Amino acid sequence: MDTTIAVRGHGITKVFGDVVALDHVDLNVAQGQIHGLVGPNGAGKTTLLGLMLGLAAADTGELEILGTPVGRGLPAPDGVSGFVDGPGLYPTLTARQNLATLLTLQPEGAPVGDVGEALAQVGLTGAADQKVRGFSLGMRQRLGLAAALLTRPRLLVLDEPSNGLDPVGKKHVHGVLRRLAAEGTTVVLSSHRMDDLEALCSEVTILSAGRVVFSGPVRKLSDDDRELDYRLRATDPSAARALAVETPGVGVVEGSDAALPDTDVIVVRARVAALDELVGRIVRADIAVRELAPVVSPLESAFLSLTEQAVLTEQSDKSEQESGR
Ligand SMILES: Nc1ncnc2c1ncn2[C@@H]1O[C@H](COP(=O)(O)OP(=O)(O)OP(=O)(O)O)[C@@H](O)[C@H]1O
Repeated sequence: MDTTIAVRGHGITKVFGDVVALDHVDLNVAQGQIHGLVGPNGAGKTTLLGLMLGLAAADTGELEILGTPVGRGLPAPDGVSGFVDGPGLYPTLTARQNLATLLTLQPEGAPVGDVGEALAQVGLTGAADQKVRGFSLGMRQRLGLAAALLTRPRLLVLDEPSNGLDPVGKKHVHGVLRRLAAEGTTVVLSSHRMDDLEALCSEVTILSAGRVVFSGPVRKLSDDDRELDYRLRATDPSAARALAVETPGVGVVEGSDAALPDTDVIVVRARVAALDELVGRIVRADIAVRELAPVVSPLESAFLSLTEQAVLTEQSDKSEQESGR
């Protein structure tokens, strides 16, 4: 048993009727890591998270949670908490009553936290005595996280925890997750927000149509050899544009949504080396660069190209099968 690995999945397949939700998925999540699951709608993220929470069992393959095999006929994993499809809450009870009720459902001797502390951690102290019925989506998400924290999990599994969060709520949730991970709790979460994943996760797994198309450190997705679009704002936009046009390997993207009309922003497309050259030329021309940032983040760009590629491969596999019939 390797205790440094919190989640180990090998060849996991889950089928619903004729839909293959997970197709031979391999996944390794190290203890104390915040691991992100990302993928288009229907990619299989919720299904995979549900298996980790013991809500369903894989059809084939092996899944080990916190060193213990889980699956059909085996008990739900110990030390795991979280939610998929939104947290389960009692709408007619207050936030505090919801958590107090949860505590009464815990087995004798199970490690539990303090209700007030859990509410404070997610920034809900002020709303503790309000009925959940009147809670916004973001408040429900935060209460769901507080409920998960109360059982002192070693593995926290969260489906779209950033859904509906305002910037303050997001700050609380990110802070809680980072603190938990620093203390050794493993967090696996799904999100459609690339900025959240980049801010939180050391590793991500990208799923497309039930298959893993990438799994590993986020930095491995930043490929200096890939052309990206960058927003560029300089003190002399027309001179900067002229230099961009002249610089080998740099193109100016006309009509990009990222360059709003009547602003000084231009959008250039380049690999990192060519971009460095352009910045050098701009600075040598005594023009100041006020903004230079990718239009989409490296994770978003990699996500888009990997999932598009996976869909194309699937389509060509299908047509090959059909023509071979
Ligand atoms: N209980 C179920 N019965 C039938 N089909 C299901 C069931 N659960 C999931 N599916 C199907 O399995 C596939 C994967 O669904 P899943 O919810 O895991 O995707 P997801 O990546 O979480 O999507 P989203 O980003 O939209 O939440 C989808 O085609 C979905 O329709």
